[in-house]
Amino acid sequence: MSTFHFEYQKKPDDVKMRLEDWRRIARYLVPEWRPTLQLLFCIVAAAVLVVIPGLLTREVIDTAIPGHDFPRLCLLVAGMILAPLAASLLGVWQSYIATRLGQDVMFDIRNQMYDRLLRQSLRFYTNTRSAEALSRLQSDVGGIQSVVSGTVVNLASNVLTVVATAVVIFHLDWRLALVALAILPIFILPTRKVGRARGQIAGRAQEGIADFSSYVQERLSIGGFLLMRLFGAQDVERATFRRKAGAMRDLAIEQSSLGRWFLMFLMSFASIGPALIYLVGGWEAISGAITTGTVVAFVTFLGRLYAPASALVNAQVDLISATALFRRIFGYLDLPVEVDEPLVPVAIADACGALCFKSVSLAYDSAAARFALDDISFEVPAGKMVALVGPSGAGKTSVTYLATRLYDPTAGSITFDGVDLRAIDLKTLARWTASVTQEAIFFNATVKDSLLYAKPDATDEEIESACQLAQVHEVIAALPEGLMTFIGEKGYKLSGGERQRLALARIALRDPKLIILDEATSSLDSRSEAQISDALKILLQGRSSLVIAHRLSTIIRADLILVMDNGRIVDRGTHAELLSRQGLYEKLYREQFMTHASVE
Ligand SMILES: Nc1ncnc2c1ncn2[C@@H]1O[C@H](COP(=O)(O)OP(=O)(O)OP(=O)(O)O)[C@@H](O)[C@H]1O
Repeated sequence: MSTFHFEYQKKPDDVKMRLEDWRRIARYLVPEWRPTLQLLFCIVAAAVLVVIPGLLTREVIDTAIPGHDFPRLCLLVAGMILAPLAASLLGVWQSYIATRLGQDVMFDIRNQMYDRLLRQSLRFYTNTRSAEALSRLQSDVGGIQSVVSGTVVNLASNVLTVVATAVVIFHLDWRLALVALAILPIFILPTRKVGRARGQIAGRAQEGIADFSSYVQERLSIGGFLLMRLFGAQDVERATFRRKAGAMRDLAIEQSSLGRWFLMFLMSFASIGPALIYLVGGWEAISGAITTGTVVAFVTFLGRLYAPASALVNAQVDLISATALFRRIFGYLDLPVEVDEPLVPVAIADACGALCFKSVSLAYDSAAARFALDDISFEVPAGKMVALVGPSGAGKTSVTYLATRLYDPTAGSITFDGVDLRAIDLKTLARWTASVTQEAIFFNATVKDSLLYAKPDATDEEIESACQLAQVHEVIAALPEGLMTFIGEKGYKLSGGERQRLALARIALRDPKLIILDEATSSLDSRSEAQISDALKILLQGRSSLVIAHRLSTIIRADLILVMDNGRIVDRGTHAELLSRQGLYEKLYREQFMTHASVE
C-alpha cells in the first residue's frame, strides 16, 4: 500500500445511493455467511495489529532503554517484528477469502444474467447491440470482484484502522491527537483533487476501450469483413482503427503522467507532518506533559493514517460507483421477460402439427403508427401446406415469428394442436416445430455437434439417415475429418447449398410436425437447388408447413395460399382461384413467380 491513496474514481452523475440496492447486494452474501464472517475477523484483527508497533515503539523508548532492560527490549522488538508479520499473513488469508467471496457472488450473478438473457424475446436482440449485452455479462459482472474485495473490504478496513488509531492516540494524549488529525487534511485533500482528475481520465479511457472493442468485434466478424472488402473500404477502416487506437494510447499516457509531479512534491512535503508532531509533542515532552516515546509513537501512527484516511475521503464516490455498477447489473437481471414460459404447461406427447391464427395483430413498437400484422386469421391443418406470398414488408416474416413464439401477438391468439402457444413450454414447442431460415445459422462446431444440437441423444444411424435424406452425406464424407470437421464461424467453411442441406439434416433429425420455411430467394446452382428441393419435398411430406414462398413450384403445391399486403391477409385460395381473381396475386405472379419459374 502506498503512503497515499490515489485511486479515485469519477463520480457517476445521476446515481443516488439507496438502501434497497445495498440490501439486495447484501442478500448475495447471506448464503456466504461463513467466508463473510472470516473476512470480518481478518479486517478487525488487522486493524488492531496496525496500532501495536506504535505502542511497542513507545515502550522501547520510555521503559526498555531508560531502564537498561535488555530482555524487555528483545521482547518488544520481537513484538514489532511479529505484529506486522501476523498482519501480512492475515492479509494473505483475507485476500484469498475476499477473492473467493467476490468470485462466488460473480458466478451466481453471471448465471442469473445469462439465464435472463436466454429468456428474452427476439425484440431484445434486435434492439440491443450485442456488444452491450457482452459488456454487462463480462465487464460489469467482472467489476463485482473489485467491489467486494476492494471497495467494501477497504471501506471496512480503513474505517476500523482510522478508528482504532484515533482511539489509541486520543488515549495517549488528546492535544497531540488533535494536532495529528488537523494535519491530515492538508495532505489528503490535494491528493483527492488530482485523484479525481485521474478518475475522469480513467472513465474516458474505459469508454474508449468499450467503443474500440465493439468496433473491432463488428469489423473482424465474417459479415464485417465481407462488407469492408466488397465496398473496398480498407483505407477508411484502417484510418478509423488508427484514430480509435490512437485515442486509447493518448489517454493511457495522459492518465499515467497526470499527478506525477504533484505526487513528487507531496512525498517531499510529507516530512512536514512528523516535523510538526515533533514540534508540538517535543514542546509537551519538554514541559513533562508526555514522554519522548509517546511523541515518536505519534509520528508512527500519523504515517499509518495517511492511506486509510485519504481513501475514506472518497468513500462516498467509491460507494456510488459501486451502486451504479450494481444498478446496471440489476437492470439486466430485472429485464422483463416478455415471452415467458407458462406456469402450468400443457403437455403435448405426440403432436399432429395443426396451427391456427385467430384475429392476430402485432405491433413491434407500442408507439408505432400501424400494426405490422393486423387481424390475421388462418389455419394450417395437420399435414397441409400453407404458402404466404406478398410484397416486401407485407408481414410474412412476422407471421413466422409469431408461429414460433419469437414474439407474442399484441392481440388475438395462436394455437398449436388446439393449445394456445402461451400454454406450451418453449422446449415442447421447439420439439414439434422447426424453422428453415433463408440463411442457415450455425455455431462454429463440428458437423456432428451441429447436428446433435437438434437431438443430443441421436444415434449414429439416425445421423446417417438424416444426412442421406438431406443429400449432404457425400459432402460430409469428403470433408477432411468427416463428421468431426469444424465448419467454421457460422458454418462459412461450407458452401451456401451445403449449409442449407446440413440445416435440413438437422431438422430431419429433430422430426418436427410443423415446418416453417422461408424459401431462399438467392439462386444456388441448379444441382444444389435440385438437391435442396428434393430434400425439402421429403421433409415436408406428411408434415404441416407454413412457407414464405418465392417459387412457382411451391405455390402450386400449396393447399392454401395467403396473399398478404400491409400487414393484412388481402386474399386467400389456391393458385388457380387466386389467378382467376386478377388481384394482387396475379400481379405478384407476373412480377415474381413467373420470373423465378423461368429460372427454375
Ligand atoms: N424488429 C422489428 N422492429 C420493428 N419493425 C419491424 C421489425 N421487423 C419487421 N418490422 C416491420 O414490420 C413490417 C413487416 O415486416 P416483415 O419482415 O414481416 O415483412 P416481409 O413480408 O417478411 O418482408 P420481406 O419479404 O421483405 O422479408 C415491415 O414494415 C418491417 O419494417
